[in-house]
Amino acid sequence: MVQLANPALLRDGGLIDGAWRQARSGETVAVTNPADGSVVGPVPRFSAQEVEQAIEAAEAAFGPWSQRAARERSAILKRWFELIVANADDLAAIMTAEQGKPLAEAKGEIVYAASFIEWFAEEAKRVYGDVIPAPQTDKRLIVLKQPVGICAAITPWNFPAAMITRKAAPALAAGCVMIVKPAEQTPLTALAIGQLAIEAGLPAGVLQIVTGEARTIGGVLTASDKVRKLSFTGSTEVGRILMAQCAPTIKRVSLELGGNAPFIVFDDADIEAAVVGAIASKYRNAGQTCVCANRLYVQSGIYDAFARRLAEEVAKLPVGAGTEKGVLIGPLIDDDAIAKVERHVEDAVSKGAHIVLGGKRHPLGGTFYEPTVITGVTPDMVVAREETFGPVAPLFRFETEEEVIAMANDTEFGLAAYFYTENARRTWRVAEALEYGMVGHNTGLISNEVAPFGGVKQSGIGREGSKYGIEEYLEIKYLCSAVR
Ligand SMILES: NC(=O)c1ccc[n+]([C@@H]2O[C@H](COP(=O)([O-])OP(=O)(O)OC[C@H]3O[C@@H](n4cnc5c(N)ncnc54)[C@H](O)[C@@H]3O)[C@@H](O)[C@H]2O)c1
Ligand SMILES: O=C[C@H](O)CS(=O)(=O)O
Repeated sequence: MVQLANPALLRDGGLIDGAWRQARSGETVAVTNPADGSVVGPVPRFSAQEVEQAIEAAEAAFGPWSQRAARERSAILKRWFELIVANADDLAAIMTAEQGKPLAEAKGEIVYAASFIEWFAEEAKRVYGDVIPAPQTDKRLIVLKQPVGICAAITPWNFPAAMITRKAAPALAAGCVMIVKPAEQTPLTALAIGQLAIEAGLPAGVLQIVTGEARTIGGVLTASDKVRKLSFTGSTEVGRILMAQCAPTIKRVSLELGGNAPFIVFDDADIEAAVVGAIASKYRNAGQTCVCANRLYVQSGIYDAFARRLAEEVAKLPVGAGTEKGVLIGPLIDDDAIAKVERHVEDAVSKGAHIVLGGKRHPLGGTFYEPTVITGVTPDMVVAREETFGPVAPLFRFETEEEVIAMANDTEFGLAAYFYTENARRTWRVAEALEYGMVGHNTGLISNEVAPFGGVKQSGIGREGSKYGIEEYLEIKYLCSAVR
């Protein structure tokens, strides 16, 4: 049982039309702790009909919510932000219990998640249109921006708070209403954030959270012509499916999908800084991060030195349950996740790679995996093409800048990329040549609420956070008025 200062945050119901509800069928889904397999709590398995009821509640809530003054919406969002920050310890405890990440990381995510609400509480008051000089003297041309309407959000398990607020905050700020389907592995964090939204004064139906079977809920939300937008964060595979399901009703879609980030270290890099950046990017959330370094490309001149220093530092990363003090690497989310990591490492070794550190399940058992560094990795190995989503750093060797740019871009993904060099001219060449939505130079951590987060190619459509994030929830209306 999760020990909380505010027990009201641990919900066992879904949030529909401002009320905590159970499924009429009485069916529930158990949420388990990846560290030990224990049950954290049940959540409802809602039926298609109950999801339709949420859409009806959203329809009733949209008019009043969108017609409120932006400053009123802003004030409620600001209160929601303050309540999340005030309850950060409890929210982190719930997140660690259902997702497994170390408590310190969970609290960091709560603060990060709250920052999107604070940011869009302000952006709500700055949704500007345009006045366009008319080509005829008897016309006045105006551009209005209006909320899209009822929005659906489907979110992943790896960042159970931030992936929700990164959507709900701009949506509500713009005057939209939102129905959220959190990942089945991590719904409790979402429900706790929903409880604080109620306490902040969010009206019934503006934010709803439904739990249960993904295909059932997703099927209703994507098929409904009342739902005007879907914002999805998750795998590219599922993103394709949902995008296709939205096509018959021509929904707006925002897609934050899979990644395969290259992390490039040139001969002229600060090796110690590159090691720090590689660890920050690769091993955050036990490597279960969409923007984490998935392929490390190290130039020949420093390859051996970098590999040695990286292994020395990775060996210091404590592995254990997220509730244990000092732990930096928690369990992977489930058996499928650790099986994928094993498959990637075994494939690399079978094709000639060398395990410098780790390379097997941790003695703790369950879904704990040893922080791993492998060298001698080549482009024919699965780690070069698939998102490992685990604490494994595969090191590729390269000779020239042209060669490494070609290898880095040789993927269908285009989310995040990183490179380390102290050379100014090379910085601009490489930053402009990398085919990614986000690029880190001499840093492994790039995510925040003020910058546009998103990918190109098959890593997604649209941007979240920044001044761009609210545009995903606005429609442009052009008004042409004859004044004589
Ligand atoms: N680009 C980003 O910002 C970002 C952020 C986090 C995670 N991700 C990606 O997400 C993936 C890991 O998360 P995941 O395992 O939860 O991804 P996933 O695609 O398996 O699931 C994501 C969400 O989609 C739901 N879902 C799955 N199949 C569905 C269907 N047929 N209909 C409706 N909903 C469905 C799941 O229940 C979950 O809520 C990785 O690929 C990672 O790169 C991307
Ligand atoms: O997994 C992808 C998230 O977007 C991670 S973060 O935004 O970089 O924290």
